[in-house]
Amino acid sequence: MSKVVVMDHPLIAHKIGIIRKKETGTREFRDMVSEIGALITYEATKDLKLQDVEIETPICKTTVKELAGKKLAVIPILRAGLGMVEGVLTMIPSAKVGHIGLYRNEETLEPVEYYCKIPKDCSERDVFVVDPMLATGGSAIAAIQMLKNRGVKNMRFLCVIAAPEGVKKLQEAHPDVDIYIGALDEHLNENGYIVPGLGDAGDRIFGTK
Ligand SMILES: O=P(O)(O)OC[C@H]1O[C@H](OP(=O)(O)OP(=O)(O)O)[C@H](O)[C@@H]1O
Ligand SMILES: O=c1cc[nH]c(=O)[nH]1
Ligand SMILES: [Mg+2]
Repeated sequence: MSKVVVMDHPLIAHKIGIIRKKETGTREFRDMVSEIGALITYEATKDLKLQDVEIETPICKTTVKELAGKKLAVIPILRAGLGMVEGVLTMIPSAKVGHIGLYRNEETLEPVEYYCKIPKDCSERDVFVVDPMLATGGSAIAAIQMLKNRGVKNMRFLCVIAAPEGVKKLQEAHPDVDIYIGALDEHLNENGYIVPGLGDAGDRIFGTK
């Protein structure tokens, strides 16, 4: 079964508090989502493998650590996942970036695919799939399946807010994908929105409502 890591950090808690407020405007919301994306990435990269490398400082020869392989990619689920990309890239600037387009049908809550473009060598990379919201889990499950169908093997899923229902469904569907969560909320309401949540993440990032 996959690992579920819920963040336990004052900076993340503070910033999530800001984006939950209904009066927080687009600019601040977008900045916060990006910063939270960076902080979750910091936590989600704690177990990356290192290797020893011989180097010379201006003083002497020594051994330093560097990331083994360094092959990472970040793949946001459009639209809202785009809000986390800049933050992820501040932590891992050399990561390649793919995109998956999915939206939830508002009546059925089923994900609808409309785009997929990923780096060619994703099957050799550790892939970070990002989306601020994990609600029913339908979008994350579909996105990860799209990537598996294209040969991607090593994935982790990063989100800002998750509902227990979505975490359970995602774990059942993809037990090989670890999940990193900014805050684990109470439940979903009758419209499939996370409670207390923050409303529609995409609309709040892009100012479309
Ligand atoms: O877990 P689920 O029930 O699938 O819900 C979560 C999805 O819903 C939101 O996207 P939305 O459909 O609003 O698309 P958008 O990002 O384009 O606004 C969110 O960004 C997730 O992708
Ligand atoms: O609460 C929710 C659920 C799905 N998508 C969102 O943007 N917010
Ligand atoms: Mg949306």
